[in-house]
Amino acid sequence: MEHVMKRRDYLTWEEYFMGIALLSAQRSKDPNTQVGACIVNGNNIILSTGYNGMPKGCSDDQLPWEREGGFEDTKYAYVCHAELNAILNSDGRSLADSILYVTCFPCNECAKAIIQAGIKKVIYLEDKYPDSEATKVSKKLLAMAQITLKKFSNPSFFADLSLYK
Ligand SMILES: Nc1ccn([C@H]2C[C@H](O)[C@@H](COP(=O)(O)O)O2)c(=O)n1
Ligand SMILES: [Zn+2]
Repeated sequence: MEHVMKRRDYLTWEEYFMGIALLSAQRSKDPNTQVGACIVNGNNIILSTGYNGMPKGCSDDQLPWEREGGFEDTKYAYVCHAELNAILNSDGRSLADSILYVTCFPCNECAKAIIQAGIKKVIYLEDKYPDSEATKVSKKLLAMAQITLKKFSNPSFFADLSLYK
């Protein structure tokens, strides 16, 4: 009798969790950049997810989505980043030694929250604004806190699935 072999082309853990981060990003109403995050423990159990959006109870129809103008008239004054939302959505679960999967490199404000939450590794899909002050400061902080950074190894995997450009 012929032996049935197991599937070989199943998702790796990294593809699976980055896929969940990408799917979470699709909840974002930001017209320009949708970011998703997924936090996982050492046993590959999902602790939390998040995406960028306006704070709870603050109407995303009334707040601005502009990128330019006076600070008060832009989204930057109001929007909660995907990573911060994922940390805040963890509902009391410890994030100590966890891994953050995120579709965009974290900013300096999220880096502070990542460090304080005890996250030990960040796997990111894209470093969209490498020359921004926020990214430079973030890299400095994450290095000081000895947080491991890893660029997702196979972004074309998601491009082929039309989940990522
Ligand atoms: N790591 C990041 C970086 C950015 N975001 C959010 C903040 C904004 O909603 C959007 C960026 O907008 P853009 O300046 O590209 O028009 O993405 C985040 O959640 N996490
Ligand atoms: Zn941020």
